[in-house]
Amino acid sequence: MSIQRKKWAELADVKKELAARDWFFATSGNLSIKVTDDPLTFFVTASGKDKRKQTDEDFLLVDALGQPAEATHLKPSAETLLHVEIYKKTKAGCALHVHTIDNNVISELYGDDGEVVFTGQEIIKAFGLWEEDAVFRIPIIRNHAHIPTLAAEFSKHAHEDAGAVLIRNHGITVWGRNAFEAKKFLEACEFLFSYHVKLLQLKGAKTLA
Ligand SMILES: CSCCC(=O)C(=O)COP(=O)(O)O
Ligand SMILES: [Zn+2]
Repeated sequence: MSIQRKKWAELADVKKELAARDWFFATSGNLSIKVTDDPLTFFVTASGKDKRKQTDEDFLLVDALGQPAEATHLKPSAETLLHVEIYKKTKAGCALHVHTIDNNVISELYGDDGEVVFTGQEIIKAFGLWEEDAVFRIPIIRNHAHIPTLAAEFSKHAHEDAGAVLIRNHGITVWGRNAFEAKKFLEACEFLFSYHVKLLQLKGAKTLA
C-alpha cells in the first residue's frame, strides 16, 4: 500500500470514530495527517462537508502553505493554516479539530483566565503525566474570523509534539505524534470537559437543594 493510501485510510478511520461520537455538528471540524516531511505535505479534510459522511472526496493533499499539492476541485479546510502551524513547528503527525458543546462551554467559562487547568484526575495520564499531583493546562485563545490572525495566535502555543489549544466559543485543536496519540488526547480532553461541566451542574443543583 502506498504511503498516501495508508495515511488516507488512517485519517478516514479516525474521522469515522469521531463521527460515531457525534463530534461533527453542522459541518464543523477538520482533521489532518502528515504524509511527507520534506517537502511538507498532509491530507486535510475538504471544507464545508458533513464530516459524518464517508466519501472519496473527504481529504485533499496540501503543501506547506496549506494550498492543494495536486490538481483538485476540492477546497482545503478554512482552518488549514492552523494545521500548517502545527506541522511547521512540531514533529506532530496528526491534528484534530472538533466543536463540541462541552469544549465550547469550558472555553467560555475559563476564557478570561486564558487557560483551563485540570488536576487530580486519573485520565491526565493519557497526556503522559503520571505524577500524583500532575497538572494539565490547556491554553484558551480568542476566536478570530480572520484565519491568518487566528493561526498566528494559535502558533504561540504549538511547541510540543503533542498538545491542545481551546479556541473560545469555537472548539479545540489537538495534535499528536500520530493519529493514535492525537485521538487519545482529544478523547481525554473531552472526558475532562464533560466531567467538569457535569460536576459544576450537580454542585449547583446541590447548593440549591
Ligand atoms: C459551521 S463550522 C464553521 C467553520 C469551522 O469552524 C470548522 O471547523 C469547519 O470548517 P471547514 O472549512 O474545515 O469545513
Ligand atoms: Zn472550527
